[in-house]
Amino acid sequence: MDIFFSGSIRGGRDDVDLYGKLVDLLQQHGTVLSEHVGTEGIEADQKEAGLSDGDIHDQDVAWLQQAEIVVAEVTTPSLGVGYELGRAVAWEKPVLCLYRPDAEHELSAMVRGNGAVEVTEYRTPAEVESVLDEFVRRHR
Ligand SMILES: O=c1[nH]c(=O)n([C@H]2C[C@H](O)[C@@H](COP(=O)(O)O)O2)cc1CO
Repeated sequence: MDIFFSGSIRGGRDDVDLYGKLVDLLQQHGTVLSEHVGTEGIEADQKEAGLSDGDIHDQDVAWLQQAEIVVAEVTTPSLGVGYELGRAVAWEKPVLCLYRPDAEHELSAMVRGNGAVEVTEYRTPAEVESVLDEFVRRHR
């Protein structure tokens, strides 16, 4: 199963270690096309590889279109994540958003209020394991 994982990059990298753990969990279920979201130093790597913002956008949207399911960590607000969610919903992909309610930012109504998006609140990656199992099973 092809999975797109979405998480903040230019919106702020405070949660990158957590993204890495979520990517590891998702890799038990299939191929995470956007695994770089959970890797430290990707911006420097992309710069070194000479990728323009246009290249990043086009590759990202291609992976998003290819994915069978989309899982997003939405605690750190990110324009790119919001954009990916909007496109995933428009393509009628199953979308699961993971949100930590103790965070500084309240989750956008455009996500929580979207009937086409499932939102799960959690505190630790361990709590998410069974949620991911169940989400994948339903959409396999
Ligand atoms: O360098 C990048 N590579 C990349 O894949 N993205 C995609 C994947 C992430 O889910 C999302 C993050 O958006 P933002 O950078 O606005 O926080 O956009 C975003 C950037 C930078 O905007």
